[in-house]
Amino acid sequence: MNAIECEKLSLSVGQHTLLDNISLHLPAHRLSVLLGPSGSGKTSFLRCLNRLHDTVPGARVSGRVRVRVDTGWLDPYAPGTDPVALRRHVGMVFQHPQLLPGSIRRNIELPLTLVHALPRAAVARRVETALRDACLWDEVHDRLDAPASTLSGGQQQRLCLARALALQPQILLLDEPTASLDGEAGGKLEAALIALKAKHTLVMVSHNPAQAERIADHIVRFAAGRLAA
Ligand SMILES: Nc1ncnc2c1ncn2[C@@H]1O[C@H](COP(=O)(O)OP(=O)(O)OP(=O)(O)O)[C@@H](O)[C@H]1O
Repeated sequence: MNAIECEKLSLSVGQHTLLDNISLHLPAHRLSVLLGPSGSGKTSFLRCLNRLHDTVPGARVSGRVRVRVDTGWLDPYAPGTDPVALRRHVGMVFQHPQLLPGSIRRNIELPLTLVHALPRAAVARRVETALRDACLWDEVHDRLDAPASTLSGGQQQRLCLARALALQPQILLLDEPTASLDGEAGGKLEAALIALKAKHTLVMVSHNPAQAERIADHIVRFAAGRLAA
């Protein structure tokens, strides 16, 4: 079963073509890794899936995209699609950890309480589940009210993963999430991602062919804004 289907997807910004005629299907509950040289369009492709180009002046997306969410197929670019609702189904973890001010707990609770009106006990359960799924619970459960900025880089990246997971997205996009981590921290994040396939479809950008070989179920190669032959 597929979770993402693109037909002839192209992206331009002003006169520049960033993606040219991308047609691909990505399987549900698998880890797909997008590989390719710098500037080949991996991040641009990822950002098309949850409409992060909406605020880029001059950006134009054409072709067909659909993502499978809990209610069925959703066209991110259909006139009736609310991008905020889309991003609840299609979450994202960026290359560098982007923490919210405040505690570890608050980093997960804040987006959750903005999106869902959940009772306190349910919020606490979601925080714990998200931290467990991000393989961070054991390291932080006794200091949830400590500033998130006191975490190591690898822990901060797993906190960002937990924050995305707390919203229970069906699809999770990851833009080089291990790029700034050392081997041990990167390994912990990779372990978390592999376990997450049971609950989510994962699409990850990587620069690292060895990493792709190690963890990917499916590899998509980009070259100069196109799929590599
Ligand atoms: N807003 C923009 N306007 C014009 N060109 C852009 C814009 N954003 C990205 N680009 C260009 O599009 C091309 C693809 O960029 P993209 O970030 O998708 O590549 P990438 O494969 O993810 O690269 P990297 O591995 O270095 O992150 C690059 O040449 C980049 O300079």
